[in-house]
Amino acid sequence: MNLSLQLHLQCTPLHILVKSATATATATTRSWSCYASLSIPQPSNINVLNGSSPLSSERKEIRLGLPSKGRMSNDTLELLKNCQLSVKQVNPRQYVAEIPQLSNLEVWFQRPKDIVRKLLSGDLDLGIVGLDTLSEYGQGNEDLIIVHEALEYGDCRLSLAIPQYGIFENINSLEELSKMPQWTEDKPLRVATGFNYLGPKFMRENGLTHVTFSTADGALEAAPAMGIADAILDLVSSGTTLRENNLKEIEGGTVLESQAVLVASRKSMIQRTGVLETTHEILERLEAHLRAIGQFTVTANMRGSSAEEVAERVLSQPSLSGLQGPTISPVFCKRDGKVTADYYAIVICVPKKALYKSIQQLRAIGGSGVLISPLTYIFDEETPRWRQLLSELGL
Ligand SMILES: Nc1ncnc2c1ncn2[C@@H]1O[C@H](COP(=O)(O)OP(=O)(O)OP(=O)(O)O)[C@@H](O)[C@H]1O
Ligand SMILES: O=P(O)(O)OC[C@H]1O[C@H](OP(=O)(O)OP(=O)(O)O)[C@H](O)[C@@H]1O
Ligand SMILES: [Mg+2]
Repeated sequence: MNLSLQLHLQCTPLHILVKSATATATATTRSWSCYASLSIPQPSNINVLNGSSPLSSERKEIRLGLPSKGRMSNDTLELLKNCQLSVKQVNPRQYVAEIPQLSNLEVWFQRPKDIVRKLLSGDLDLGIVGLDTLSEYGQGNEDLIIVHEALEYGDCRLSLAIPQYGIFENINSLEELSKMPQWTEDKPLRVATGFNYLGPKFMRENGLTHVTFSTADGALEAAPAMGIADAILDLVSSGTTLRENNLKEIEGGTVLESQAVLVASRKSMIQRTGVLETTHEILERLEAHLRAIGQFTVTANMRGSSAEEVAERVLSQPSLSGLQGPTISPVFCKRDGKVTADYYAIVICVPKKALYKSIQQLRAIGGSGVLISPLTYIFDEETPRWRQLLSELGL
């Protein structure tokens, strides 16, 4: 059992964080692995809170929650590093760290579901988690605001899957599944899932009434073969785990598409000093980086009589218009004692996917000496997401 003791002011109760498996007798929470906060000493008056100690609102530091382990952890640190927001962690077993670029910010490493819970309880201000986790544990709470909805990693979908064999052999859609005569009040469709909020909600919204759910923390794909469930509702990425366990997805059975998102507490952004400014800076850096990684800078030389004439040739090609149009500068050389500009250097940004097409078009209009370099950031005047966030906050 993991115990961490926080002794507060004399008149306030002692707060103990305890893995909730040990607290199930008193807990009214649905969660089977949450950290609950118990107030003692009166054993007859034990409160299970889903979060914060009363002192947390007095803190001055801004707190960002990052996944402490699992598949999101490394990619999150890598993304921040690429945004020049490297996380400085003294050692991997320490759960607190800092981002020297952002003053007054503490990074706390937590399990993704605990990041969502702690945002809700006010113990964290910002966090990075998968949309699936946010939706499951946030349960549509209005305090949670998605600041950036597409951090471009952790891609997966939450899907219903059924066996490829037996009575399911010819079932390929949610509609067909729901119409199977096998499911009755006495013998409902048994679904194994770790998504105990989203699962029932999805089934209700799709009119499946004769359904029961069982839960497990992992390896759900084994449940149908073990005879524990008829179907599973779990995350799918490559589809390999489903295939290897003779399961299949069905049409209409996708609950949500997920990737990593930046989420913030509305209350924190409005009430806590500096949270909104820090959110702005993180958002700007993320957006500028993510916009840049899809693009290359292309430089080429081109013979021409004037910058305008070269510009006309460049703009005649569909893949060469750049972000706002080409930058064209004269390349000066000395001929017969006179400085002239027969050549022009053009600089454009090109989507990575369109690189080869762009080079072909450059050659077709007389481009030579083509140089390709990666882009680090593209900062626009103002990010649309920032404007959207301010309007969401009523600012
Ligand atoms: N197969 C996958 N491919 C891509 N992303 C995934 C995949 N599975 C999960 N994810 C994303 O990564 C997040 C973290 O998943 P991870 O497996 O690390 O932790 P977990 O399963 O939620 O927790 P646990 O430590 O209990 O296994 C998920 O919430 C989801 O957003
Ligand atoms: O479609 P795929 O690429 O095969 O990925 C899907 C699997 O990945 C996740 O499990 P994870 O590896 O996180 O193991 P877990 O069950 O212990 O969480 C998810 O729960 C699926 O089982
Ligand atoms: Mg997992």
